[in-house]
Amino acid sequence: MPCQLLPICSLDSPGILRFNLGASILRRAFPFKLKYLPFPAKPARILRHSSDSVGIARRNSLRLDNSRFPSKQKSLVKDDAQLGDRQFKEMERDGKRSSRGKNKIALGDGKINPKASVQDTIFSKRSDDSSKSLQVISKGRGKRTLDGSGGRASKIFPSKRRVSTQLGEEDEGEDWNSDSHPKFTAPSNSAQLKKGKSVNAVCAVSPIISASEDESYLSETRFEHCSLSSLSLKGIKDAGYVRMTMVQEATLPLILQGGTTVGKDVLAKAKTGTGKTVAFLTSAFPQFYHLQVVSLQLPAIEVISKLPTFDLDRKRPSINVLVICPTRELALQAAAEADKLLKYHPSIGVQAVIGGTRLTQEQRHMQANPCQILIATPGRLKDHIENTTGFVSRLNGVKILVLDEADRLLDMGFRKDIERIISTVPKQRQTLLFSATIPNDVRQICHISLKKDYKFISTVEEGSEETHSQVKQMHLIAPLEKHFSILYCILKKHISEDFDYKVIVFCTTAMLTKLVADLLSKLHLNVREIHSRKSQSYRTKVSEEFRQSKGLILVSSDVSARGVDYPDVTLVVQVGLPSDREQYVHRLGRTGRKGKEGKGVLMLAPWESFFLTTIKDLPITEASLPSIDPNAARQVEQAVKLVDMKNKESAYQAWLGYYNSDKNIGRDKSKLVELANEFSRSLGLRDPPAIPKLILRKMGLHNVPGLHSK
Ligand SMILES: Nc1ncnc2c1ncn2[C@@H]1O[C@H](COP(=O)(O)OP(=O)(O)OP(=O)(O)O)[C@@H](O)[C@H]1O
Repeated sequence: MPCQLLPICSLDSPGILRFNLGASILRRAFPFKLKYLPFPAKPARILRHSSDSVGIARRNSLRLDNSRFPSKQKSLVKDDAQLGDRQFKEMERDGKRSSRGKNKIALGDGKINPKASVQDTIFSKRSDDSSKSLQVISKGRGKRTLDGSGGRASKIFPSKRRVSTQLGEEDEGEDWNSDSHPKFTAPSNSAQLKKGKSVNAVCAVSPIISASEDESYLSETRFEHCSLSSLSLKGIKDAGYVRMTMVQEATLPLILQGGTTVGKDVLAKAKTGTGKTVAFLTSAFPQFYHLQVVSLQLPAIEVISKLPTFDLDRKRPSINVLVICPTRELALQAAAEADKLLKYHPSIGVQAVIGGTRLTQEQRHMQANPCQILIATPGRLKDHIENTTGFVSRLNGVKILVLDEADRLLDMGFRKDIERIISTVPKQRQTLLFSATIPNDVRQICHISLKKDYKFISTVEEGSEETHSQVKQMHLIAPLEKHFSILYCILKKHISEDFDYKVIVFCTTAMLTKLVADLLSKLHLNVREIHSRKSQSYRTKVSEEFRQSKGLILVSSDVSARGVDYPDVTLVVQVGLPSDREQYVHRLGRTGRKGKEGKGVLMLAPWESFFLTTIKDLPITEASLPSIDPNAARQVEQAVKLVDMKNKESAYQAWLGYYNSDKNIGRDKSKLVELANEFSRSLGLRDPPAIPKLILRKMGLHNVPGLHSK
């Protein structure tokens, strides 16, 4: 074995991993021989499509055939980014700030109860039957199920049901397969090996441990123990879910207590990637019993169909379950999950309505395919409330309102829209708020959506962190001018260590995301980008591709920070200041899902290090600064030169806007401009780019020396 090719493992890496890493490299070099070696064959780079996970894409005829060959995939479309107001909107969306206090872990009747244990309170009001299941739960954490499935998602069946979302026609102009786009070229195996070798010694980031899975996120309770209909149970089983996750076990019995009447409101907190989506979707099932009865009462339907034309609106079923998600990707994902679970409820329709698509098209679609479950982003939902005929009367039927990522939705950025939406749904409803982070200020204002006697359920044990212990967290403080080289180093090292790497690099704004993606692809890394400046069809394609791929880096703004369930992400890198503690936790939560291992690196400049105090309770350790290989530094310098000037200008302006809105950094304007100009130098620019006067005025920077205006 050519040991000089093996990556240098950090001291805390178990010996066995060194073998695996070596094996991974050997597999690349000698794939034909490896079948004789006593370790499993290399997993496919592109995971086989599960029919359901691509349900939406399939319905919208988004062909992802070339995603089977990510390294050869073509570059995507031109960004439609324009400077000016849209940039402010992006910053508002992606760079929202809020000052929040530390979380308390609590549970009870809407009051913080630091002493009560989760299970005590959850099950205290249960019937005898439920307390039996409590005993099982308390004993059985982390054990395997009798059938050995361990509750893991296994086979997923194709669904013939309909989740619908419409992609705008204006988006169809992007040709995913067009030859006119420049190609991404992945490094050849041997080249990659060589480059991998060159960065081994310089990066302090230890290797990722291959995908072992901890089952502590699963409870011992099986779905069949819950009072769900046999059809719902069949759907759950087909989705591959056998045992409930801890949050499902904690919330479902409580939420379902109401049966077909209005049940308790619930505010639930559980760590990222632990099955909150299934928890709130399954809670909606009693609504389906009701709907099934209606659909069987054919005479009633007959009567409705004979109503005069002015009454035809009533033919559209009311929306019974309304789920609101902060991002489009998340809404699409929740709709796909609902579709999967409702496989055996053919009369129940699910539809996603999201921004970035044509409203009229969505309206037509809603009319043609009425749904009882609507999953929406707030802005688009408000558009429908204001512009779609009959929509408000359909919302009169809402029995369950779910706010997924509740703290984000109740944050100032969305608060007004949410209040407007809440005012259109009936007061007599059940409201469910779910998130991995519920800061105190959100607890203070959640009464705008919850009834007074709501239950707070937290599966994050008192005194434990909101992040997963199997995710190794590190931070790295380095001068801005070194950030690109260090990022390159970290990525190269990670790629060399883990053949099945799947990395998300989070950047502070959309334009910085674009710049970093551009830079990394010029460095021949296999990169995709996703942010709000991209069209929705592009975002959906990239998101789906990343979900199914391995050996890919997704450079993302905060559109992917919350909720998005990309399986097997091996590393999350956060470049620059996260907007707040919660955003740090959610971004990190894209790795280490479902008990898997993962790693997170937070890269800050020295003047951003104050952020570390907001996460000081998390197990984050300092990584030593890598000494940058001169060759890598040269490559980065060359690549920076190749990045389009327009791109650099937009990134500079976005940078200024983002940090200007940070209350720590934006307070001292002269210092801010100094730092911005340091950033501009890191882009290889001698003079900082000029910014339109109007924008400078909007930022309150029009008279600050050191800025160029145009
Ligand atoms: N009972 C279950 N058994 C096995 N897997 C499950 C179960 N419930 C959900 N999952 C899977 O767990 C993964 C994570 O679920 P989900 O995305 O709902 O997590 P989450 O808690 O909402 O995360 P986030 O806080 O990031 O939004 C998904 O792939 C989902 O299919």
